[in-house]
Amino acid sequence: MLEAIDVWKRYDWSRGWVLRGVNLCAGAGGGVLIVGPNGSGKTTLLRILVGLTRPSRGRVLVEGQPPSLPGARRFVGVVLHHSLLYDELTVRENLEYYARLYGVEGYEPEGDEVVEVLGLHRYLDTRAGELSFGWKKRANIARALLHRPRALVIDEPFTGLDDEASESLSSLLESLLRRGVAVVATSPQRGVADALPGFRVYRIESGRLVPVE
Ligand SMILES: Nc1ncnc2c1ncn2[C@@H]1O[C@H](COP(=O)(O)OP(=O)(O)OP(=O)(O)O)[C@@H](O)[C@H]1O
Repeated sequence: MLEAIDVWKRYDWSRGWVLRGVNLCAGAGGGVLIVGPNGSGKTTLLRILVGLTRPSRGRVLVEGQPPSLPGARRFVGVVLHHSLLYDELTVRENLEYYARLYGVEGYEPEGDEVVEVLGLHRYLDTRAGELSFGWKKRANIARALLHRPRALVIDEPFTGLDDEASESLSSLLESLLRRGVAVVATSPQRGVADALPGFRVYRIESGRLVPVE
């Protein structure tokens, strides 16, 4: 479960609030989609949710713990805009590296369902630095899910993916919800909600979350 409790954020005193009293809860199997225009604070909220940015006020809890605790990070898979893959390593080496980092025993990319669903098999032996944007994104999604986190936080899941990959990702996210994983996603485009049935949709308006019916 991911919770934001009365979260406020401003980056510096000379500028206004980016977030103003955001409350959000994504429980087991709950999907939340946050939509809003560029610069409205979506990424800021996600970064706060996973402990990469400090809120100015309020707090967040990951499975009931502050996200800064090392144990809490293990519960969450994170896909933000920048890649967390090592460009010099192949996709396989990257995935195996992260599996070791997370203490996942017996991990094999060939047996990884996410690798399969996203069609990454054919790129397992390609260096991450040689991948196109969309393929690198798919590899980052596999990287974020290989330790079977209880929650996935994903910024603009469909940006840069082709139609086929978007459909695969959409089914993958649905199946994560069915398995009890909490998913928080964002998009600058409200139409993305159509690809995410079962997600509660909010828009960010002046730093506040407003439910979209
Ligand atoms: N590290 C930072 N330092 C200062 N200001 C920041 C920082 N990160 C974001 N901001 C500001 O906070 C506001 C919200 O940015 P954020 O990236 O969260 O929006 P967003 O909705 O994710 O935008 P986009 O759709 O373009 O990705 C913007 O005004 C941005 O300039």
